Amino acid sequence: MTPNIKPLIAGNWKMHGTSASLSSLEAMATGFAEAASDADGVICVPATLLERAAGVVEGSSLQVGGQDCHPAEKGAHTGDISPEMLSDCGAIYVIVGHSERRADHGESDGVVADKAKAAWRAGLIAIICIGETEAQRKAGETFNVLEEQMAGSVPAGASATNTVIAYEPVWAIGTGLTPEIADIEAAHAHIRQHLRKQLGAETADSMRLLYGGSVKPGNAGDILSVENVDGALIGGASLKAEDYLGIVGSVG
Ligand SMILES: O=C(CO)COP(=O)(O)O
Repeated sequence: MTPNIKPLIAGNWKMHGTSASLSSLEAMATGFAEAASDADGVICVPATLLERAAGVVEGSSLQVGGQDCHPAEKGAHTGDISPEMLSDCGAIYVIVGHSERRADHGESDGVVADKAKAAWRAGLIAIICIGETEAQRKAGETFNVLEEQMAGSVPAGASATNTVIAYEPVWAIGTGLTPEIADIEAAHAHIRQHLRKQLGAETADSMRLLYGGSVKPGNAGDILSVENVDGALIGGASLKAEDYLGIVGSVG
């Protein structure tokens, strides 16, 4: 954690969830404030659930977000969703540049930067994801990859109020594997240091840096106590209220 930064515990439901899942969202909303009084929370649900999800969390301290957006406000882009549309449905945040989108949809850093700017245009907070693959880590390329991704996908104009950075080592996503605590600490320190150069110290020092990749109730306490880790981006464990609230409760 970083003193003076309010942690964010973000869930990413990915392509999971139908109407029936809204009952677990309701349990998360009900239990959130009791689990952690001094943290922000968001669940990034599938777009199909967003408007109803926003209704479910209304009046609680939990918020909802989208998982991706198109850079344009509107136009001939069949199947795509603009950040304005997400905002219209009640989203406060949107994830951009998740490694699954970078891999499955060939999203480059430039595309991710355009999506982040589009999110700001719509008044959304962009959660910009970065992270190395297993091969890159084994080749000792982790810091270079992170620097390149930050330079390319975190646009000028990023501030602590419009942007959150999520460090998600690709090899830790959905695998049950997590880096050593010392490695998380080193990566987050490196990210903070690079952002100081890129955005200025004042902005970088107040920006939330989340860790993502196999965060569970059992390891959240250790991960969230690492310096420069200001929250988590949670996949699988954000689907169940008990697990999500268990992680929220680990905020020190
Ligand atoms: O990709 C993730 C969140 O965006 C992490 O997923 P898991 O928590 O399932 O590893």
